[in-house]
Parts: sequence; structure tokens; C-alpha cells
Amino acid sequence: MSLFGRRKKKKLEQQALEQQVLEQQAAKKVAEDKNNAAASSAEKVSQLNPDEITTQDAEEVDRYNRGLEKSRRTFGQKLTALFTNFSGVDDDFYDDLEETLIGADVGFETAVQISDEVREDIETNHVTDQKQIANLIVAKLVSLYTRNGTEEDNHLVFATEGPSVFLFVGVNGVGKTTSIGKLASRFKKRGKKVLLAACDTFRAGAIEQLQEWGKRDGVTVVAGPEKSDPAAIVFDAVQKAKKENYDLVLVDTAGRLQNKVNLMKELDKMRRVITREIPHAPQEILLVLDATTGQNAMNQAKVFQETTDVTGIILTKLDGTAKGGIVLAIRNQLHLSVKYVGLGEQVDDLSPFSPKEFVDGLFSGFLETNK
Ligand SMILES: Nc1nc2c(ncn2[C@@H]2O[C@H](COP(=O)(O)OP(=O)(O)OP(=O)(O)O)[C@@H](O)[C@H]2O)c(=O)[nH]1
Repeated sequence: MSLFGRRKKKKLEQQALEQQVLEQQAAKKVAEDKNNAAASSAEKVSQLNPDEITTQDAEEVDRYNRGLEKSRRTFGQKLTALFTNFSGVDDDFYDDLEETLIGADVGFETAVQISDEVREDIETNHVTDQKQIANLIVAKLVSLYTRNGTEEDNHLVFATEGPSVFLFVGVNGVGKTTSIGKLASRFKKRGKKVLLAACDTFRAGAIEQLQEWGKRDGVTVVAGPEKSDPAAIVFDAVQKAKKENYDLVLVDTAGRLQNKVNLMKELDKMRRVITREIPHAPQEILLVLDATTGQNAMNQAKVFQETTDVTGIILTKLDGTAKGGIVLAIRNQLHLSVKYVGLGEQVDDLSPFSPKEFVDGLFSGFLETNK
């Protein structure tokens, strides 16, 4: 067996183990989700009118398209290159397909899965035509979003009554504070009364950074001294939100990934405080990931999933990377929805994620050349 073959076998065994753990977690989550769904109908938790979030004006669509340009172009080029010297489907072709997908940051696991499925379809249906094969690959990638007949639901969940609380988690530098600032501005513009809670008391300067955003957006920030207990600050924030009829509390947290136990304890304590004050909150625990870090972001996500019940992803800095394939890896390996994408450093550069538009867009150039 070749070195690549042995490496692949080892990775596949490892992957099978990881898959087992993920499936157990997914089954647990399904059971929990069922309980939560039953509880939430009684609790009257609902989604905000989705139109309010997903309606994009022309400017926003334009920004979205520009922000994703790098990913689209590169993905298309890589797939086109795969077919440049196409001489038929053999083992080398499938190895190249896997390498191409891994290079686009789709992730090893997803790349092998796609390649295996493409191989099965080609062999079963005796497909030899290059264009048909190209279309088959794209169809497989697109189908990652519609597996099991479930359309991705990427809407944020809001309480129908009283304040909604969103907790933002993620390691330092991924764009947590910036995303909170951008979302605060977005929801304020839509008439929501927004409160920010500066619970990253760990990193020097984090509180000031959030206060800067507060000033810029014209929204109030609840803060305490550096190194103080984040749970005490979140308590003050939810109390204030209830008393003063805020619609939304956005909570910044510290992301000390290197100390998982402390991180878990801290997030747990904050959650308990929030839920004690507002029984069905937090409605969202949003993990912020930096798209430019590719597979590193996937590893961070796995740790955060083990640490807390993440409800969705905000994927930042998509404008700065050609590694948009990570969106597919997140969906396929983590079973989480990307809810918003960061497309630049300006206040308006954060858009609701539209999976269909994104996935279609990724491959439009490639399909054009393979018509
Ligand atoms: N190009 C681009 N830059 C972004 C985006 N989101 C955030 N940034 C930049 O990324 C840098 C880090 O963002 P922060 O918001 O400070 O990151 P953070 O996760 O809050 O970091 P800590 O406060 O250290 O936890 C800043 O320079 C932001 O302007 C994005 O979508 N696109």
C-alpha cells in the first residue's frame, strides 16, 4: 500500500471513531432538541419574522457577492484544474479530487466522503462523460446542505416576550467583539432596543473595545472592572434588560481555549445566571469562527461543542479568504448552521448567511465552463 494509502487508511479509522462520537453527540442533541421543542412551544419562544433578518437590499447582495468573490474564484479554478488533463476516471482521479477538495478547505472527512460517493455513482451508472462527472461532483457538494431532506435553518431564534439573550463564544481575535458591534447596529436599525454585556473580563482591552462599539452604535454597554466575575456582569445586564424592557442582550465572553475546564465552568455559570433570570434564555449560543484559519477553526469548533451547547456559527473574515469550502465542512462535520457571515471590517459588513446562494455561487463559474 502506498504512503498516501496507509495515511488515508489510518485517517479513515480515526475518522470512523470520531464519527461514532459525533453520532452519539448528535443522538443526544436530537433527544435534547425534542425536549426543548416541546418546552419551547409552551414557552412561546419563536423566531423573529424571518423576513426581517433575511431581506437583503441590493447593496447588501452586492456586498455579499463581493465578499465571497475570492472563495468562489478559487474553488472554481481548483475544480477546473482537476479536469484540465482529464483522461478518464481512475484511482489517480479520485486522489486528485480529494486533494482538490482538501485544498479548498472542505476538510479531509468531507473530501473523502464526497469522493467515495462520486465514485459509487460513476461506477453504478457507468458515467464517462467529463461534463456529467463535473455536474455530479457539484451536485454532491450542493447536496451536503439538503441531506436527510432537511433544509438548513439559519435564522436566529428570539423570545416572543421579554429580552432575548445571545451569548457569543470563540477564541481571541476571531472577530467576536466586531460581530457583536455589527449585529447591535443591525438590530438597532431595525428598531430593537439592544444592550451589550462586556463579559470578556479576561483579555486586557476587551471591555474598552466593546464600549467603543457601544458608542459607535449608540447602544448601552454593561461592564465591570477587568478580571471581575463575568457572571456578575451578565447578571447586572439581564436585570437591566428586564427592568428597562430591552429586546436583545448581546453577551461578549472570553475565549480561553487553552483552559477547557475553566472555560466550561465560566460559560456554565453565566448560563445558569441568565436562565435563572430569564427562564428560556439564552436563545442562542453563537460560536464565532475565523474563516481564514481553515481547519483550525474546525478544531476550535469541536472543543466549543464539547464545552457548551452551541446553536449556530458566525463565520467572520470570509472576504479575506479563498477557503470558503469551510462552510461545507461546518455543515457536514459539525451539523451546525452558519447564521451570519462577516464580509469586511465596516459596521455593515455582516450578512445573514444564505446557504443556497452561497453554494450555488461557489460553483457557478465551474459549471459555466462545463455546460
Ligand atoms: N476583513 C474582515 N475583518 C474582520 C471581520 N470581522 C472581524 N474582523 C477584524 O478582525 C480583528 C479581530 O476582531 P475582534 O472583534 O477584535 O476579535 P475578538 O474575537 O473579539 O477578539 P478578542 O476581543 O481578542 O476576543 C479586527 O481587526 C476586526 O476588524 C470580517 O468579517 N472581515
